[in-house]
Amino acid sequence: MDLVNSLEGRLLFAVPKKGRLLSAALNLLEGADIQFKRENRLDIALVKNLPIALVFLPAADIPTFVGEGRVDLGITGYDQVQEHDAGVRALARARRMSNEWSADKDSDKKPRGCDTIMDLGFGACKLQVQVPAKGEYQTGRDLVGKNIGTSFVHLAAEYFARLELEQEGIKIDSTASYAGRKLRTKIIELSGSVEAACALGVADGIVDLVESGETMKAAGLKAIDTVVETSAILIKSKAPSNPAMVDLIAARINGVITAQKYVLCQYNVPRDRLADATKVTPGKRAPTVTSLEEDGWVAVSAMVEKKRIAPVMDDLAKVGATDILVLDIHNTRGS
Ligand SMILES: Nc1ncnc2c1ncn2[C@@H]1O[C@H](COP(=O)(O)OP(=O)(O)OP(=O)(O)O)[C@@H](O)[C@H]1O
Ligand SMILES: O=P(O)(O)OC[C@H]1O[C@H](OP(=O)(O)OP(=O)(O)O)[C@H](O)[C@@H]1O
Repeated sequence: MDLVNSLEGRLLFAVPKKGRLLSAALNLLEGADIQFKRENRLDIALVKNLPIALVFLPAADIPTFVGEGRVDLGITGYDQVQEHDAGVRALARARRMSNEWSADKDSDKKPRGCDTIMDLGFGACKLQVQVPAKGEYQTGRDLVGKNIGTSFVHLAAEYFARLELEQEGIKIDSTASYAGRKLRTKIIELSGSVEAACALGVADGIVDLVESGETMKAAGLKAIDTVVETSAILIKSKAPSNPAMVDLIAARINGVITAQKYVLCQYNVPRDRLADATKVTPGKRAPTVTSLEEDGWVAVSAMVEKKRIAPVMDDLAKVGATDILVLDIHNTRGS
């Protein structure tokens, strides 16, 4: 099959090809009924039931492909988008400094960058500054002028540029002004296993992702500051090839996420306690109330956030609700 030619007319959707975001991203695609078969070792898969092609890329590269408008939609970490944007700021500054760039000369007039459509509710972690737990460093400022190991070189550089400027008594509000500055702090680019850098004497501190904190603890490190809080997001290019298809995919994915986040709570309650009960379960928009065959009673159903369901059931019982049922929601639309 001539794969490249069969991409014609298809919306391109980038998905992480490996790593922490892969399985949750694939679950989302399944929930959104995006059907595909990925051939062994091929990073492009045609979707069978929609005019879409999936492109499997490293999470770190997805903001570049989407930002340059080569791919219409993408799933990646917010941290990766921030790192990409910081890289673009640094490059712009370097070009301004060397006078080799002017907006007119270099721009192909295409809008650049990506827009966030929605948070996907998985892949939550923090990009943190970490130092040896038993060492002398207590704050980010203590690391100014030292060696820092990281895969997030541009975000780390902006973080230390801000601290260096503050130490010099210069306070600047815009991140663009930190980007691409010459630093006293040495940022060492590492592509993985960053936590090993301190123990092996490559770095005095690191900037890396922390979720449970297990990796950090095992490496004898502690966090002293947070650079970015992140989770997986759905992004789109500034000028997608098929905006209606982008909206359709976004609506389907939103339906799956909402279904994962909420349960449906149903119960019976005496009509004179209805006001108290619906205060407990106001629903997403409003609860559905139907009358029961038995006089003086109504049945209520309302969506409730999964994480709140146990106390909600306790409170419903307290206001006199009975036959309280909790049902999983398989999918939703328009919510
Ligand atoms: N421990 C974690 N918990 C939750 N999300 C994470 C975690 N580590 C990474 N992520 C998210 O997943 C994204 C991809 O990280 P991951 O380490 O899986 O990348 P990768 O593509 O396998 O790259 P690498 O080869 O550098 O490990 C990160 O940018 C972040 O948004
Ligand atoms: O706080 P924790 O739950 O321990 O997770 C944090 C670790 O997860 C990520 O790495 P990953 O395991 O994906 O491998 P990598 O080091 O090769 O990127 C991240 O870079 C940390 O090392």
